[in-house]
Amino acid sequence: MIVAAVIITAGRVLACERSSPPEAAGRWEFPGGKVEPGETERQALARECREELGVRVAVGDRVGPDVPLAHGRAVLRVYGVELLDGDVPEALEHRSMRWLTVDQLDSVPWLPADVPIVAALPPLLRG
Ligand SMILES: Nc1nc2c([nH]c(=O)n2[C@H]2C[C@H](O)[C@@H](COP(=O)(O)OP(=O)(O)OP(=O)(O)O)O2)c(=O)[nH]1
Repeated sequence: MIVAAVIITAGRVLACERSSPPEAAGRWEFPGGKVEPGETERQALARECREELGVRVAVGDRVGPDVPLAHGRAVLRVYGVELLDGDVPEALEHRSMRWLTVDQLDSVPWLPADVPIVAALPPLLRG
């Protein structure tokens, strides 16, 4: 299971540019990663947000569908995440990041699996 975070602040969603592996570098995604043994999905997502962005978060509700990855050997599951205590994300492991408005959602080359997640965002971004 791969979990990832949709973080929305003031009508913009955080998009992150991968730096590796070479075939995914330059593609955009939501921060997240693999659920490790013994972790819940929400714990894993909070850990990944701390590691990748340096922020504390509260993990909320699911966003979009489960998306099969890697020929069905993994699943991408996305949650809405709220930043705690005014923490501000930094690109600690990504090449860059951007806060996208609803009109900018198609302005970055998303990883293919993220396309159905991105399609679920306009109502959330319009509040
Ligand atoms: N984090 C994340 N991964 C995604 C997204 N969409 C998508 O297809 N993936 C894929 C890319 C990778 O094959 C896999 C997640 O790998 P990762 O490298 O982020 O996970 P990780 O931090 O646990 O990996 P590792 O380097 O510790 O092995 O899921 C997404 O929106 N966010």
